Amino acid sequence: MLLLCTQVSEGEINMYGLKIEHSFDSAHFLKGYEGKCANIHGHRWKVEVYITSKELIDDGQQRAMIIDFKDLKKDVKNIIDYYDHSLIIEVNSLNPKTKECLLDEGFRIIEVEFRPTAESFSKYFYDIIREKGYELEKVVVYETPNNCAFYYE
Ligand SMILES: Nc1nc2c(c(=O)[nH]1)N=C([C@H](O)[C@H](O)COP(=O)(O)OP(=O)(O)OP(=O)(O)O)CN2
Repeated sequence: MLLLCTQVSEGEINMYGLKIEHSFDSAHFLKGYEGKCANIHGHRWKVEVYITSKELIDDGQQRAMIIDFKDLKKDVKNIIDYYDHSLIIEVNSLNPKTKECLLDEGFRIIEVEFRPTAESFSKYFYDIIREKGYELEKVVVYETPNNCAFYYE
């Protein structure tokens, strides 16, 4: 596949970017938090993914694109949908008996190695999406319509 280079002069970097977003619904709580977020509560988490490229594809179906939106959306959806309609808990943050009871009831629990804040999720998704080969500007995670955290390098 040929790439069209858009870097025009030394020191000057011209970048293209794409942004897509996808949402998932899940419950969580913050262990050790003093306030309402210590309680199990739900969010519609919105994840915004910003990718960048110095170049565009220069032939075929994706000519003049970084990547087809549909392909990027598919990859991001595959990563994020795993968390949809689950209870996300930090490892060891629930009494084992409570966890067992919830599992016995058939509830879907996903354990994560981090405190499930918007900040942690933004880095978590950033790392996974980058592992897929994307050049990322940042990943933004909205916990509520008004509050978001982001991660970039
Ligand atoms: N920096 C962060 N602060 C908080 C996070 C977080 O992920 N990063 N998370 C929470 C809670 O999970 C909470 O659900 C969201 O916070 P908050 O804005 O207080 O919730 P509301 O939208 O319900 O706030 P109201 O303005 O009271 O409606 C806490 N902080």
